[in-house]
Amino acid sequence: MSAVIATYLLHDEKDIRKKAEGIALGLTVGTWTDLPQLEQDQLRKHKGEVVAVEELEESDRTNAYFGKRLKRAIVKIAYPTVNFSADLPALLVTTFGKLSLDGEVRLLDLELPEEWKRKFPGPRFGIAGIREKVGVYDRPLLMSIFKGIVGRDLAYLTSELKKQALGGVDLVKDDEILFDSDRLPFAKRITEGKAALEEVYEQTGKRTLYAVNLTGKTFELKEKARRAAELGADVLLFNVFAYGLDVLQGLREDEEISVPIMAHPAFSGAITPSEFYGVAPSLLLGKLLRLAGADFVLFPSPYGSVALERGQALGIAQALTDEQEPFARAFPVPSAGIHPGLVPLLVRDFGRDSIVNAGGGIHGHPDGAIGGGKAFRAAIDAALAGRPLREAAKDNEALQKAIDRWGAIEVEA
Ligand SMILES: CSCCC(=O)C(=O)COP(=O)(O)O
Ligand SMILES: [Mg+2]
Repeated sequence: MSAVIATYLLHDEKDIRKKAEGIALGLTVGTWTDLPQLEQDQLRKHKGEVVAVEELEESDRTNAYFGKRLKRAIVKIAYPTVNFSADLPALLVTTFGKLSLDGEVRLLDLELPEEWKRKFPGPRFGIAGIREKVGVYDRPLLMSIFKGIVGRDLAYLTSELKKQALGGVDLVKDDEILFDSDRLPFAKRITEGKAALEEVYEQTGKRTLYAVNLTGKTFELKEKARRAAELGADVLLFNVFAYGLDVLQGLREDEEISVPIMAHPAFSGAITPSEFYGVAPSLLLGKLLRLAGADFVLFPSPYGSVALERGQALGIAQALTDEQEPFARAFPVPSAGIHPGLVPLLVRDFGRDSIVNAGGGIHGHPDGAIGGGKAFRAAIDAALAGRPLREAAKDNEALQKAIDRWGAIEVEA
């Protein structure tokens, strides 16, 4: 029987196996034992099955009314794929729809059958395709978040874009909070941004891509993204959790939108952080975003200003790059509060196939965005060579200035 296996963490004061059986039944055939034999036989292939219950140590927490310590268990339930259509809304509603509202239940993972995975697109370009576009194959990429642009105009956009590119970054992305305005219209950001970056390319021979924020009402997005593709947009930034995973998949699958998609984690913090509820980050920001077609995924790094626990951040990166999956690998982009002094930690944890991404750490450099980019590039080279940053800074003024401002954390060779 083809089935999706969902893994949950359950907390309950009652018998957890019984609760799991109730979930398996309630989210599939609804009832079972009281039906006549004929109906039972008919329903058998649709019934969810509890396939594992691993009891954990009881929680220190107690039930608010009865004062009993809560039991905890990891539970696996198999849901027959015959019950639902091959799309993300059906998958989520079956495995964690009503259940997400039903007490202390956290969805940790979804294992899909191989033939079912093939019904999803995965990234169109992935790490290999993006590397070809920027012509960089041997190091983590460097991306700058375009800060200080809200309320400005196109002249400012193009001059600041050039500075970021001159610092040596591989990509510049809009901040997720940049929406279309009369002074910074979407189409003009693409065309004038592209022209500015072309000028830098002619001067330096270095390609920089610009990720423009695709925003607006859901049912207008496809047309807007098609227009962006026609205008030659390099990358589309997308606040996927404000819209839904299936909207991302719809953009990815549209043949007229053959543009890499960068998923921003805005709003995912409403779903992932609790120990008891919601969805594990490795599933939501890792496995599901890759399945739906994100080429890049931003998430909080373990080290910056919006830190995610290290194991969880590594879990996201693993899900995005796991070679066992039949999809192109997506770029992990650990972000928020990143400065050059953190690069050795990022390179140790996320490796070459990742993107170092910074806003304040680029623009807040004493020499501005050009100095910021240079400092990061020097830090990346040093980290890859296993050279301490403070030593590398002796040959690189921009890196020295960044370390003087923010410090540096070295890692053991
Ligand atoms: C929480 S991951 C997304 C980070 C982000 O959107 C951002 O703007 C980070 O900016 P910073 O100046 O902290 O690099
Ligand atoms: Mg941002």
